[in-house]
Amino acid sequence: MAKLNFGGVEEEVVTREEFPLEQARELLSTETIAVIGYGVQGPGQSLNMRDNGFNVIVGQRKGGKSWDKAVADGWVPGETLFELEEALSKGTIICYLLSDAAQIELWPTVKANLIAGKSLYFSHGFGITYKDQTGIIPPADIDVYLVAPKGSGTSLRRMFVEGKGLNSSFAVFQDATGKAREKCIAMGIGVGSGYLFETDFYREVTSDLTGERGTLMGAIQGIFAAQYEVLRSNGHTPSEAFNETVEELTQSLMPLVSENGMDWMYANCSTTAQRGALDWWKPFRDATKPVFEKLYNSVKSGEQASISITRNSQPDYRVKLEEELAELRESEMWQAGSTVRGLRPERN
Ligand SMILES: NC(=O)c1ccc[n+]([C@@H]2O[C@H](COP(=O)([O-])OP(=O)(O)OC[C@H]3O[C@@H](n4cnc5c(N)ncnc54)[C@H](O)[C@@H]3O)[C@@H](O)[C@H]2O)c1
Ligand SMILES: CC(C)(O)[C@@H](O)C(=O)O
Ligand SMILES: [Mg+2]
Ligand SMILES: [Mg+2]
Repeated sequence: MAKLNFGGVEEEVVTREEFPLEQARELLSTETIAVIGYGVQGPGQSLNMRDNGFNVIVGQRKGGKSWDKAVADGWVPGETLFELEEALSKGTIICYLLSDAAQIELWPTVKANLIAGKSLYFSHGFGITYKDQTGIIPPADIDVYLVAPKGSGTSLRRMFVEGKGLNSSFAVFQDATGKAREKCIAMGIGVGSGYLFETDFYREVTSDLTGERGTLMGAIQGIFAAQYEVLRSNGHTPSEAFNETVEELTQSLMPLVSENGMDWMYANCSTTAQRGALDWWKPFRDATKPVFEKLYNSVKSGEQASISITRNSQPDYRVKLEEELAELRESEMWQAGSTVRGLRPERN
C-alpha cells in the first residue's frame, strides 16, 4: 500500500506500480473467473480481464440480447460462454454482476454452487449490506470481497482500450482462505482499475447510492433542467440555453477541470466569469446541501435500497424505465442536445 496525501489526509491506496499486472495474473493463475451477467459491468470487466490474460468465462441467460452481445464480443458458447448454472459450477471466483435486484432472485442458485474455498465477488456493497432485504448471506467457508469501479462499465472498457484506468474501491467482507485481500486487489488490477482505495461494504454502498443520486446523475440533471427552464422562460433560444447549460460544460470546461482542477478551469475563463462563479458557488452549495443531507439519510435508513429493490423487481420494470428515459430523451432540452451533438464538426 502506498501512503499518499489526499488534501491533507493520509490514505493508504494501491497503485499499479506496487501491484503490477504480472503479480495479479500469477496470483490468480489457477482460478477460473466466472463473470455472471453480461449487462454493463459484465462486458467491461470480463473483456478487460480476458485481454489482461486471466482465465475468464461468462455466465448469462441464453437467448437474450446480452447473450448475443457476449457472442459478438468473442465469447464462445460451450467454451467460454455458459448458461448461468454451468458457469456458477465451473467458476472458482464468482463475479456476481447481475443487477442488484436480480441478484436476489438468483441467490439460491448461486449459494448452492459456493463450495468451500471459492470466492464471491461483487461490484457493489448492496446485496451484503441490505441482507435483511436481499437475503444474500454467504456461507462462512468462502471469501467474499468487492471491487467497485467508480464509473460505468462502458467507460471501464473504453478507458482500458485507450490505455487509461478507471479508479475502483475494494473491500473484503469475509476472509475464509487467508488470501481474500490479495485476491481482491488482484481482481481490481485485472479489471483495469487506475488506483484502488479501500472501503467496506457499508461505506461503498452508502457513498455509491449517494453519488449516483447526487452530483453524478440526479443532481446534475436537476441543475441542468432548472437553468435551462429559466433561460427559456426568459426568451433565450434552445440553442443558446443548451450551449450555455450543457454543451459548454461537457465540451469545454469539464475537460479542463478533469485535467487540472476547478481553480485552473476558473483561471482559464474571463475575470468577469471568475468573479461571478466565485460569488455564486457558495449560495448553490448552501441551497443544495439540505437536499444532499436528506438524500444521505434516505440511503442510510435503507429506504433507497428498498425503493430500488421494489421498483426493479417488478415484471414490467424495463417498460416503465424506458418510459421514464423517453421522458428525458424527448424533453426539449435533450432534443436540442441531439441537434447540437449532430452539429459537432467531428461528427461529419
Ligand atoms: N452499470 C455500471 O456501470 C455499474 C458500475 C459500478 C457497479 N455496478 C454494479 O455492478 C453490478 C452489475 O450491474 P450492471 O449495471 O452491470 O447490471 P445490469 O442491470 O446491466 O444487469 C446485468 C445482467 O443481469 C441479467 N439479468 C437481469 N435480470 C436477471 C434475472 N432475473 N436472472 C438472471 N439474469 C438477469 C441481464 O441479462 C444482464 O445481462 C451491480 O451490483 C451494480 O450495482 C454497476
Ligand atoms: C456508474 C455508477 C453510477 O457509478 C454506478 O454506481 C452504477 O450504479 O451504475
Ligand atoms: Mg451504483
Ligand atoms: Mg458508482
